[in-house]
Amino acid sequence: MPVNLRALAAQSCYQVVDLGRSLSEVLPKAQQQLQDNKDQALLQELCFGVLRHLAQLDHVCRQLMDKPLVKKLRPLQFLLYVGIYQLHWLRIPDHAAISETVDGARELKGKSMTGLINGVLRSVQRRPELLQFEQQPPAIRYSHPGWLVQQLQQDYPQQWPDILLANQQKAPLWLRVNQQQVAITDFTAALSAADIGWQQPLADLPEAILLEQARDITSLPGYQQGWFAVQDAAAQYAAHLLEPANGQRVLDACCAPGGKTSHLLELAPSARVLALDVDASRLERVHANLARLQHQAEVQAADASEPDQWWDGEPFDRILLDAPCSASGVIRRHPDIRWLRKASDITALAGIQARMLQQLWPLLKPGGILLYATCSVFSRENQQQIDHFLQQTPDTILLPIHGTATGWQILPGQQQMDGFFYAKVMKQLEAEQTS
Ligand SMILES: C[S@@+](CC[C@H](N)C(=O)[O-])C[C@H]1O[C@@H](n2cnc3c(N)ncnc32)[C@H](O)[C@@H]1O
Repeated sequence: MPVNLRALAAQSCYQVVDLGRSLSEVLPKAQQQLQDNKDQALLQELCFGVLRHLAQLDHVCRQLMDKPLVKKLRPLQFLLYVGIYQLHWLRIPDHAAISETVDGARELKGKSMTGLINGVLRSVQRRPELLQFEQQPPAIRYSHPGWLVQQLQQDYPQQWPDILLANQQKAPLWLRVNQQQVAITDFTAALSAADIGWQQPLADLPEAILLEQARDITSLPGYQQGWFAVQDAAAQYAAHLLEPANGQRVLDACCAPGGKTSHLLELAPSARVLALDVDASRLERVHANLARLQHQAEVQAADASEPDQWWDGEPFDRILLDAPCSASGVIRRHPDIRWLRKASDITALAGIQARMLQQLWPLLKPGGILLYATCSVFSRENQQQIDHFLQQTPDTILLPIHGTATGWQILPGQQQMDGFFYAKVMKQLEAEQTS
């Protein structure tokens, strides 16, 4: 029996929003039910689109229905969102979008709802004014939960609308050239020869290549040979800021899936890297990435905040703490994050991050550098976290990044990058401590 793509999209979004599953877990399973690559891509487009515009889609439905569908009918509410998303944001002809969506209702055991769904979609088609959001409150206008809007307003009194708008854009595909395997110019020449448009927009990060169009990365030149990794440019600053050198002992405390571990080894191939992650299942991807990119590191499943359980007593020259965080800087890449996170998560995460900083600091050599990184935009996980750590810890020196005397906050969309935060902290030499 052919699978109805709209019904699959509705089920997937329902599982994310109502059941709290992550889209990166739900979507691949749903895609497996479709044979055709184009159908798989359309399913992704529908899921991303509905999650990105959920508050707006809900606002449209509220104007046309007395109350939302509940209980067993919940997936059909998401089917309505899928239908409206297609009508307003995609170039699928209206008649096809409506008939496919109504057919999807039968698959979701909603045969008795086909009339309602047809009626709502036809009203949307006839009344484009229902989809005007400019006069709505920010939570609807930018389609984010209210708590997240408020947090951004508090942290960024000027820039919050730009951040919310950037979160609504599609994220570009950035690559990092593995210069241990190929010269940057040879890689870009191979891209051009394959008629793949690319740019190299960041002067201080020449290995960061921006593709003009997203595509299947396994079909790009040199994938099997490990010529490149997929990594947003904001994340590519980490390894440079840490300044690893050959022979140094480097700790990558939260390494999975290994994006920054491999970059560290591209800059310092004979650094002795210990890469930890508490989630053993995520380490499979670390091993696979290191193998494809042809790097070597010691990889271990361990809790970074419990060094007693894994540290052998030899101090580290460099520590990268790419801490677990709200991921509020990568919402454009993962539109489900905004609905999965809750305000209370930020307090819990800030506590975990503070403990990790505190536990890992004694493992750093005097004169060594710890780089604290998050893909968050919230000050409580970033600048406030670091300010608190510096106040509490006497032997710290905050090193400037790009001339700033504080941490470095990259906002989403800035130079086409994800939102990221870095703080670079050096441990004082013993002589400095006693003087
Ligand atoms: C932001 S991701 C790391 C991304 C990675 N550095 C990269 O560049 O590919 C955070 C990671 O921290 C891990 N993590 C969470 N708590 C941890 C802990 N207590 N000890 C070690 N790893 C932890 C998570 O499993 C997750 O893989």
